[in-house]
Amino acid sequence: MTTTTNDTSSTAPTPDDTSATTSAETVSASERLLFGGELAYDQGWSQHRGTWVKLGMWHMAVSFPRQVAIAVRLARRADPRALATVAVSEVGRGVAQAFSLVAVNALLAELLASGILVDRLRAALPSLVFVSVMAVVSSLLQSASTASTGILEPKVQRVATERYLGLVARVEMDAIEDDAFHKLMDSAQWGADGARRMVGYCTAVVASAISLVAAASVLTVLHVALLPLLIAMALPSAWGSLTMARARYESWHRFVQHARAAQLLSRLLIDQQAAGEVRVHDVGPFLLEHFRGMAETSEREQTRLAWVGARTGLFADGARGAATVAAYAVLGLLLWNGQMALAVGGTAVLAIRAGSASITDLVLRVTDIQEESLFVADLERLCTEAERRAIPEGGLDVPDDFDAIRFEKVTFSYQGAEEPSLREVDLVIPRGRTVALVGANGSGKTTVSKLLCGLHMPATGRVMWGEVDAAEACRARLFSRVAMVAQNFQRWPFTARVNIGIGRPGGTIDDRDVDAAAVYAGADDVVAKLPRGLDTLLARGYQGGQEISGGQWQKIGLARARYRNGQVLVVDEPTSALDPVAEQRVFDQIHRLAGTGQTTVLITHRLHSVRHADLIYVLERGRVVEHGTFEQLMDPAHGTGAFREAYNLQARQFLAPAVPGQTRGSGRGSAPEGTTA
Ligand SMILES: Nc1ncnc2c1ncn2[C@@H]1O[C@H](COP(=O)(O)OP(=O)(O)OP(=O)(O)O)[C@@H](O)[C@H]1O
Repeated sequence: MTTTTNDTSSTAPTPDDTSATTSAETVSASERLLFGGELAYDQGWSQHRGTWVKLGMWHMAVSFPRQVAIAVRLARRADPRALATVAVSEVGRGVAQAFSLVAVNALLAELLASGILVDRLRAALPSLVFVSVMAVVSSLLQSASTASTGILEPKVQRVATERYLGLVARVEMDAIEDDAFHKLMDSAQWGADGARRMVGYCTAVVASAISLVAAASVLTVLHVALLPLLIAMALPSAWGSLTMARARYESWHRFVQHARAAQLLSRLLIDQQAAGEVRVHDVGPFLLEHFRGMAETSEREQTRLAWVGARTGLFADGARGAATVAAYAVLGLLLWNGQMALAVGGTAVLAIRAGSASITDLVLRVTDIQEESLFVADLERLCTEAERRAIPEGGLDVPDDFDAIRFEKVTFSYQGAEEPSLREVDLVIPRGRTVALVGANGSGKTTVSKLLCGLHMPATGRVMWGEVDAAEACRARLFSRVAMVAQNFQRWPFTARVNIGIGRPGGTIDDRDVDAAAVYAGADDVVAKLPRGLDTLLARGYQGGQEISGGQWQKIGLARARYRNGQVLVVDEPTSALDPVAEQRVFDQIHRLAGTGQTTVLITHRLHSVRHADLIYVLERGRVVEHGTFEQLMDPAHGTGAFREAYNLQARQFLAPAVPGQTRGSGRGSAPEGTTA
């Protein structure tokens, strides 16, 4: 498929040239076609992408303690006992290893001493027993450490995940609608995983560091020249691991958008909602081609990384091999010159081998921690950002007996939007009345309802609940006053009971209230037809799960808002998917509620249904252009006529003559035109 205006061979990319990439080599032709360019965030933290990658030796040394502290803090919060067991076991294991090396030295000295073999064996026996005991102790401690680390890791992941999810659930809507914040959320999900792995790596680092200290101490005692050689052997591995960690992280951040886009495509291919169009319009092959195009771009990046890894590894191994040869040459020279006894030489070989294994392990694990810590740092950054952008706690109480909610010269723009969505809006919603908001698509009706609910705050102007400015009110109190059925209200993949009862999620769900709310919204019929009534799972793809129609969902959504029993009911397009009978019933219910003191804000395009509203506001491009009762707005002497014209237009559609090509009375039973005798 191509995007052409009048020629199918235009310059728009086709699936065949999806392998083409931009100079940045990250944007595939598919990405350009489908998303208009790199599916990237261009705000906030992504501007500082370059500064995120600070994996240098110095930065590593400086930041390492802080990173370990993060892991330890999380582990302590998750399970302090398991953490203590790991710490004690690893320190014990290192000490056992050091004693073991010293005992090996004594053992070799006894075995290589002059004298009768039996006597030498007898003299060496205590050292042999000691080395064996140390080996057993070391194994036991390792088992304890492995078990505790296994217990600790999932708990750390849970604690980290819970922390960020809890914080994110409390951020302002502005943050949720901010792409940069989304990117941070994407990265942070890896952070929880990283925190889990960091625990294991930290354990390994402690173990390697202690056995390295043991080996280095023994080597220093044996001969002072051996220690620098050990360090020289370690440096190439350190450089190699560091280089690769940095390359992997940079690549990850460059491709995270691309991966998201590819995931989006693969999800669309199996998405239930898209399934019909995927088949009838034959969209499947189109999506698949572009999925392949994007996946191939990622594969090229993986290949590039694999080659960088191979080259780096080869170079590091070569340098390390040269250092090893030098170390053993120096050792040989010392033995040759008689500056070192043979037994000492044997211990030195063991110590060098143990030391270099520890160093390799240490370097690998430290770079692993560095790499993970970059993701954990993303998580920390998200938590900090989520705390900064959290909905403030506390504030003025919202009075029960407010006389009206007033918008006073409210102007509001969405994050990143060039134009305000509301401009100097003045409106009054008297308590206990029904107020309708009408207007063309995009005129700002939903935005008014969001500000009314306290989901957003005005840039200028005020939303007053009685005498209390919403900006100074306790937001939790404000939310508790409102029940809403948003246009795209949530269809929770839970049972019917929970889908209604989640309107008041604080306590246990009261079945009598659920039933009453269902009757109010006409959802009782929907529930009655479900195979397990309120216990039916409203989610396809799960055992016993049931799918219901859009209109049936709308009734469930209304029942939920009714169950919430908020002082102010906000309904945004409550009947768009309902059949005429159900629609009439919903509006009747809403109007009946007005008599019970319920304040209702009704957003709808069905203008005949606002006849009974106490007040109608007509919005146009973010401004209130007129307001009044239905009679006032229909009166040619009143207002701008915007409502009257729209109303008459809708009314005419019902009364309009048959569409061209049809004849009046050509319904069932009447003969088609031209077939009459
Ligand atoms: N989350 C958002 N981020 C940026 N702009 C938005 C967002 N939501 C709405 N807008 C913009 O704000 C303006 C008002 O949108 P709003 O949804 O309030 O209109 P509406 O009158 O409810 O439209 P409709 O009848 O189609 O539901 C539109 O120009 C829309 O594009």
